[in-house]
Parts: sequence; C-alpha cells; structure tokens
Amino acid sequence: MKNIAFIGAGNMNSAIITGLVNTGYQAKNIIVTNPSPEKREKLAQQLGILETDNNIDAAEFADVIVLGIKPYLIAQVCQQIRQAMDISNKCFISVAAGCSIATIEKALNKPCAVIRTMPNTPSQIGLGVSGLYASANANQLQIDIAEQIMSAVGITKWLNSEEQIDHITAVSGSAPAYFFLFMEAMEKQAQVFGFSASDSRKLVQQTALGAAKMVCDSDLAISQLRENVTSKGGTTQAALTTFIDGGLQQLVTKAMNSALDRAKEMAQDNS
Ligand SMILES: NC(=O)C1=CN([C@@H]2O[C@H](COP(=O)(O)OP(=O)(O)OC[C@H]3O[C@@H](n4cnc5c(N)ncnc54)[C@H](OP(=O)(O)O)[C@@H]3O)[C@@H](O)[C@H]2O)C=CC1
Ligand SMILES: O=C(O)[C@@H]1CCC=N1
Repeated sequence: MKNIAFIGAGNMNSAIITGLVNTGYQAKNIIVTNPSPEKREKLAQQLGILETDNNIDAAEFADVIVLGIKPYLIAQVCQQIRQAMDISNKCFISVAAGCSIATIEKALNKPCAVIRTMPNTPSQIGLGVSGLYASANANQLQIDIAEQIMSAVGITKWLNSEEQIDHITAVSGSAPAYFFLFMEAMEKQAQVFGFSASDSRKLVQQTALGAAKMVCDSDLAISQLRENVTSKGGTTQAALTTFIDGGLQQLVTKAMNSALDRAKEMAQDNS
C-alpha cells in the first residue's frame, strides 16, 4: 500500500481522507499536515492517521502527495518540497482550482507525475463528483491510485484535456453552491409566506432531495420530469414561465462562464 501525504487539513482534504479511510485504506499509510493543529489533530484522533505541521516530513514519508491548499500556495509548497528531497518517484495530486500542471511542474523544477483533480463538497458525504486529468509523466499505477483516492468520496470522471478541469469546475466543482443559493432564495420566500425558519428549511431541503433522487433513479430526461410536474395552465407553469421569461437559461450560462473565466484568470495569476 502506498504512503499518502495530504498537505492541508481543510474542507476538501478532510473529506477525501475520511472517505479513503472509510473505504478501507490503512490509516497508518496516511499522513496529514496543517499549520494550525485543530483540524489535523481531530482527523488523527478520529481516523488513526498520522499528523504533523511539517510538510517536508510528510512529503518524505509519501509516495503520493495530495495538495489540498489554496491555489496561490501550491507553487510555494511544491518548491519547498523539491528543495528538500528527491521527488523523482513521487506523484503530486492537486485539488486546487486555477493552478496548472505547467505551474506545478515549474515549481517542482522537473517533469514529474502530476495529476489534477476537481472534486466538490458533497465529497464530505460520499456523494462527490471529481474530474481528473493526468500529466503525461504519470504512470498507470499513479493514475490508479488517484482513481482509488477520489472514488472513495464519490464518482470520478477522467478528462481528455487539462482545459476540461476548468469546465468541470464550472459544472460540478462550484455547482453545489448554485443549488444552495437557489435553496436559500426559496427558503427566504417560504418564510415570507409565513412558514417558520425551521419548516422553511425542511420543506426546501426535502423537495431538493426528492427532486435530485428522482433524477438519479429515473431513466426519464430531466425535462420530462419537469413536464410531469407541470399541469397545463396550472401553478407550476406560472412559476416556470416566470423563470424562463426572467432569462434563467441565459443567467445559468453566464454564471457558469464566469466560473470558467475565473478559473482561467486564476491559472494566469498563479503561473
Ligand atoms: N471547497 C470547495 O468546494 C473546493 C475546493 N477545491 C480546492 O481545494 C483547495 C482547498 O480548498 P478548501 O479545502 O476549501 O480550503 P480550506 O481553507 O478549507 O483548507 C486549506 C487548508 O490548508 C491549510 N494550509 C494553509 N497553508 C498551508 C501550508 N503551507 N501547508 C499545509 N497546509 C496549509 C489551512 O490551514 P489553516 O486553517 O491553519 O490556515 C487549511 O486548513 C483549494 O485549492 C480549492 O481550489 C476544489 C474543489 C472544491
Ligand atoms: O470556489 C473555488 O474557487 C473552489 C473551486 C471549486 C469550488 N470551490
């Protein structure tokens, strides 16, 4: 079993580590680093993994290094690691949005096995989506372990080009927040209608869950499921017409393109 170092004990890495241990990966083969102690100590206590505040010690221990830190820190941490050791046989997996393989390779100062992944926060409950793209230097064993790590927290989609990492960021990486925003808006209006805060949340969350489950469990097109709710001349049609006349599709297109543009911009800023 390969040793894995998770650099950063934030939202994404914590979710991935938890999923990985829960699917049977040996805790003694996993180490997590974080500057502040609380998150890494909690993971160590809960899961039995190793922890340290020292990225170099963790990287020395590891065959695979998962970079779960903010995009602007990736190059700095990679430089720190490569200055301290021979990294030739190590595989770097970056979770960061807007930080290219070229930037990571430049920081590592040599062509290296680098795999980019773009998960999302439902990974915390095993319902994540992760896009993955491997550099030409990654071998099959390293690709397999990246698949094992990310499939521990949800479904995986291997991409044909690095550019698609930016696309999948807009489609699934950022997207839980789109649904949360929509649910927040509905929750607010339910309260205006007189439902209590807790009832409003319950009504909205159960409806979202039911709708998502119907999409997952049905062979019908999503548009058909929508039509099945929509009685001619009825209440749903009135609501949907308001969304459509308000330019919902154009707004979604614009929002997803904004996420895509921002990913490209961040890649420039971080290069
Ligand atoms: N959140 C999301 O929905 C998604 C995030 N991502 C990507 O995942 C990455 C991490 O995001 P997220 O988990 O949300 O962020 P968090 O802020 O939750 O986690 C980042 C962690 O990195 C730690 N850290 C800071 N500096 C260092 C360092 N030098 N060495 C080691 N650890 C360090 C921080 O510690 P401390 O708290 O002590 O400062 C923090 O715990 C980002 O690059 C983001 O683009 C990708 C997909 C989805
Ligand atoms: O907002 C961000 O930049 C990160 C990447 C996808 C989700 N969160």
